[in-house]
Amino acid sequence: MKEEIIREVYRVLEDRRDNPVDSYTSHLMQDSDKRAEDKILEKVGEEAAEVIIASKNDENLVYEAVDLFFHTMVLMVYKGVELDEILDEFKRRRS
Ligand SMILES: N=c1c2ncn([C@@H]3O[C@H](COP(=O)(O)OP(=O)(O)OP(=O)(O)O)[C@@H](O)[C@H]3O)c2ncn1[C@@H]1O[C@H](COP(=O)(O)O)[C@@H](O)[C@H]1O
Repeated sequence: MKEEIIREVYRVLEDRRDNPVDSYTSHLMQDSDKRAEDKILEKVGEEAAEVIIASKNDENLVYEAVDLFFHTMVLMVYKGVELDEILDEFKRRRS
Protein backbone atom coordinates (compact mmCIF):
# COMPACT_ATOMS: atom_id res chain seq x y z
CA MET A 1 0.00 0.00 0.00
CA LYS A 2 1.18 3.57 -0.75
CA GLU A 3 1.31 4.46 2.95
CA GLU A 4 4.10 1.90 3.33
CA ILE A 5 6.49 4.53 1.90
CA ILE A 6 6.36 6.40 5.24
CA ARG A 7 7.49 3.30 7.11
CA GLU A 8 10.16 2.67 4.44
CA VAL A 9 11.58 6.21 4.71
CA TYR A 10 11.45 6.02 8.53
CA ARG A 11 13.45 2.78 8.45
CA VAL A 12 16.03 4.36 6.12
CA LEU A 13 16.37 7.31 8.49
CA GLU A 14 16.90 4.99 11.47
CA ASP A 15 19.62 3.23 9.47
CA ARG A 16 21.21 6.59 8.55
CA ARG A 17 21.23 7.42 12.27
CA ASP A 18 22.68 4.11 13.43
CA ASN A 19 25.00 3.41 10.49
CA PRO A 20 26.07 6.88 9.27
CA VAL A 21 27.07 7.27 5.62
CA ASP A 22 28.18 10.33 3.64
CA SER A 23 24.67 11.65 3.05
CA TYR A 24 22.45 14.64 3.82
CA THR A 25 20.41 12.87 6.47
CA SER A 26 23.35 11.20 8.20
CA HIS A 27 25.16 14.55 8.37
CA LEU A 28 22.01 16.21 9.73
CA MET A 29 21.87 13.66 12.57
CA GLN A 30 25.57 13.85 13.47
CA ASP A 31 26.97 16.48 15.79
CA SER A 32 29.41 18.73 13.93
CA ASP A 33 30.08 22.47 14.24
CA LYS A 34 26.47 22.57 15.42
CA ARG A 35 24.65 20.10 17.64
CA ALA A 36 22.59 17.73 15.48
CA GLU A 37 19.38 18.59 17.31
CA ASP A 38 19.87 22.32 16.64
CA LYS A 39 20.54 21.68 12.93
CA ILE A 40 17.42 19.55 12.62
CA LEU A 41 15.25 22.04 14.53
CA GLU A 42 16.57 24.83 12.30
CA LYS A 43 15.41 22.86 9.23
CA VAL A 44 11.99 22.14 10.78
CA GLY A 45 11.55 25.88 11.37
CA GLU A 46 12.74 26.74 7.86
CA GLU A 47 10.46 24.19 6.24
CA ALA A 48 7.46 25.34 8.32
CA ALA A 49 8.07 28.87 7.03
CA GLU A 50 8.31 27.53 3.47
CA VAL A 51 4.92 25.78 3.91
CA ILE A 52 3.38 29.08 5.02
CA ILE A 53 4.82 30.86 1.97
CA ALA A 54 3.76 28.04 -0.37
CA SER A 55 0.21 28.16 1.01
CA LYS A 56 -0.08 31.95 0.70
CA ASN A 57 1.30 31.77 -2.87
CA ASP A 58 -0.76 28.67 -3.70
CA GLU A 59 2.32 27.02 -5.17
CA ASN A 60 4.66 24.11 -4.25
CA LEU A 61 2.47 23.31 -1.24
CA VAL A 62 2.85 19.53 -1.54
CA TYR A 63 6.62 19.83 -2.12
CA GLU A 64 7.13 22.10 0.89
CA ALA A 65 4.73 20.11 3.09
CA VAL A 66 6.69 16.92 2.35
CA ASP A 67 9.91 18.79 3.22
CA LEU A 68 8.30 19.70 6.57
CA PHE A 69 6.95 16.16 7.21
CA PHE A 70 10.34 14.77 6.25
CA HIS A 71 12.37 16.99 8.56
CA THR A 72 9.91 16.35 11.38
CA MET A 73 10.49 12.63 10.76
CA VAL A 74 14.26 13.22 10.96
CA LEU A 75 13.71 14.95 14.33
CA MET A 76 11.58 12.03 15.60
CA VAL A 77 14.20 9.49 14.47
CA TYR A 78 17.01 11.53 16.00
CA LYS A 79 15.09 11.71 19.32
CA GLY A 80 14.48 7.95 19.26
CA VAL A 81 10.72 8.15 18.71
CA GLU A 82 9.33 4.99 17.07
CA LEU A 83 7.04 5.46 14.05
CA ASP A 84 4.40 3.35 15.80
CA GLU A 85 4.29 5.90 18.67
CA ILE A 86 3.26 8.53 16.11
CA LEU A 87 0.74 6.25 14.38
CA ASP A 88 -0.71 5.16 17.75
CA GLU A 89 -1.23 8.83 18.70
CA PHE A 90 -3.10 9.50 15.44
CA LYS A 91 -5.21 6.37 16.16
CA ARG A 92 -5.88 7.53 19.72
CA ARG A 93 -7.22 10.86 18.39
CA ARG A 94 -9.78 9.02 16.24
CA SER A 95 -11.53 7.65 19.27
N1 LIG B 1 12.56 12.33 1.57
C1 LIG B 1 13.74 12.82 1.63
C2 LIG B 1 13.98 14.24 1.55
N2 LIG B 1 13.15 15.32 1.41
C3 LIG B 1 13.95 16.42 1.39
N3 LIG B 1 15.23 16.05 1.52
C4 LIG B 1 16.42 16.91 1.52
O1 LIG B 1 16.17 17.98 2.39
C5 LIG B 1 16.91 19.08 1.91
C6 LIG B 1 15.95 20.25 1.92
O2 LIG B 1 16.80 21.34 2.08
P1 LIG B 1 16.43 22.68 1.34
O3 LIG B 1 15.06 23.06 1.78
O4 LIG B 1 17.53 23.63 1.56
O5 LIG B 1 16.48 22.22 -0.17
P2 LIG B 1 15.32 22.44 -1.20
O6 LIG B 1 14.02 22.05 -0.60
O7 LIG B 1 15.71 21.73 -2.43
O8 LIG B 1 15.40 23.99 -1.50
P3 LIG B 1 14.57 25.13 -0.75
O9 LIG B 1 13.50 24.44 0.09
O10 LIG B 1 15.60 25.82 0.08
O11 LIG B 1 13.98 25.96 -1.84
C7 LIG B 1 17.38 18.80 0.49
O12 LIG B 1 18.77 18.55 0.53
C8 LIG B 1 16.64 17.54 0.15
O13 LIG B 1 17.44 16.68 -0.61
C9 LIG B 1 15.30 14.71 1.63
N4 LIG B 1 16.38 13.88 1.76
C10 LIG B 1 16.13 12.55 1.85
N5 LIG B 1 14.86 12.00 1.80
C11 LIG B 1 14.68 10.56 1.96
O14 LIG B 1 15.65 10.05 2.88
C12 LIG B 1 16.42 9.02 2.23
C13 LIG B 1 17.86 9.07 2.73
O15 LIG B 1 18.45 10.29 2.36
P4 LIG B 1 20.04 10.43 2.37
O16 LIG B 1 20.49 9.90 3.71
O17 LIG B 1 20.33 11.89 2.20
O18 LIG B 1 20.54 9.58 1.23
C14 LIG B 1 16.27 9.30 0.74
O19 LIG B 1 16.45 8.12 0.01
C15 LIG B 1 14.83 9.80 0.67
O20 LIG B 1 13.94 8.69 0.68
